[in-house]
Amino acid sequence: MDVKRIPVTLLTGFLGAGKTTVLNQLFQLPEMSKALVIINEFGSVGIDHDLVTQSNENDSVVEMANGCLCCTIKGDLQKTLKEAPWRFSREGQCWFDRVVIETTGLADPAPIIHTVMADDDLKTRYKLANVLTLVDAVNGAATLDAQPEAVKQAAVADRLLISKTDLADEATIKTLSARLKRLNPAAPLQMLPCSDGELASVFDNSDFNPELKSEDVRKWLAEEAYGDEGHHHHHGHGHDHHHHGHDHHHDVNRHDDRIRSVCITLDDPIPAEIFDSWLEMLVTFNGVNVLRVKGLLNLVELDKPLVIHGVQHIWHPPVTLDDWPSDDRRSRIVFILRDLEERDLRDMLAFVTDRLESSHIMGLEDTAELADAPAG
Ligand SMILES: Nc1nc2c(ncn2[C@@H]2O[C@H](COP(=O)(O)OP(=O)(O)OP(=O)(O)O)[C@@H](O)[C@H]2O)c(=O)[nH]1
Repeated sequence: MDVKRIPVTLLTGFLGAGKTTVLNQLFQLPEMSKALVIINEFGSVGIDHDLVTQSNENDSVVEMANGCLCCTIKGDLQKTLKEAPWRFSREGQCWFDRVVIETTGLADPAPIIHTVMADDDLKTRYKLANVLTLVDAVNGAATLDAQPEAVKQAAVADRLLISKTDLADEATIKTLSARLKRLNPAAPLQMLPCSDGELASVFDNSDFNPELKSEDVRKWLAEEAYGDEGHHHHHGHGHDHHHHGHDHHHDVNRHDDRIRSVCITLDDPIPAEIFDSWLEMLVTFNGVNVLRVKGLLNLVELDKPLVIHGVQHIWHPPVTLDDWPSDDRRSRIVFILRDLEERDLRDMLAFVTDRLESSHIMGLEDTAELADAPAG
């Protein structure tokens, strides 16, 4: 019977840990040639879809935006998986033999695991094969201290992938590895970056088995089952439980409501100087509240799109793409922020734009003085 069940891999890890990067590498493997990939983004406008470079058919990536699979759109995941064999069929046939779900960085994995394993319809068609969790070598320790969802992500993993080992020193990697071993002794550790061959081993596990997990993990999963029976359950780490929009009345928002996603779309190309000053101002005044920035930029100075990534205090080198992923040539920048709103970002952008434009009109070059900037 298992032969007919489609294996589902859950790819999780905190914001910016490298999930999309690993997904792009996984696409190079033969095991992924017939994989349906479901990407979940926290905000209403996602750009991951555009950043996934697929080696297989273009319609193999499904985007689920504007909510988190673990809470507000948990019901949508059930629906998507149930309908997938015919909704994404090719010539009337279900073509995929594997599903990979990339969660948002803020996702609590327990309800997603429970959804795949416990729903009567889903469990006859799919089986949860494995959970892969990325932990960023640079930010990992601080993230585990501050974010309970990151601890859960690491604890449920069948395999832990430590990313960005090229950016961290040996002692940091060793300490983080030891911490992860304590949190999840059974999960093998894989250092990233690694070769395609080494990465292929992530598909070795073929059956997620809660019985082999720690007592905490079994408890979290049991809480999900209890919650499904209509009982109230509390997660006890500041997650806010309020009912969301009418479409999702059955689901709840589990996230700290101080954290939000803001997407700024700019219709016209932006001068690099303005963009840089804007980000510099945001980071100078509000750095600790900027959890993640990712953007596809249309800069005045470049005739190609530029991808930027900020992960907490780390700015990864920007990458120029050969071409725009779609006809949409607007700059789109997604921010995951704590205690900041779209208005704050727009105020800062207006401020730096005014400031730089007037200094150019006056022929001044020195624009560094931002001391009287609006507080974010
Ligand atoms: N140097 C280095 N950079 C990496 C590595 N893995 C990912 N990155 C960079 O980290 C940044 C974020 O990577 P993503 O793959 O977008 O991370 P993500 O987990 O998908 O991000 P979210 O979906 O926003 O949570 C990008 O600039 C990547 O190039 C790594 O192993 N080494």
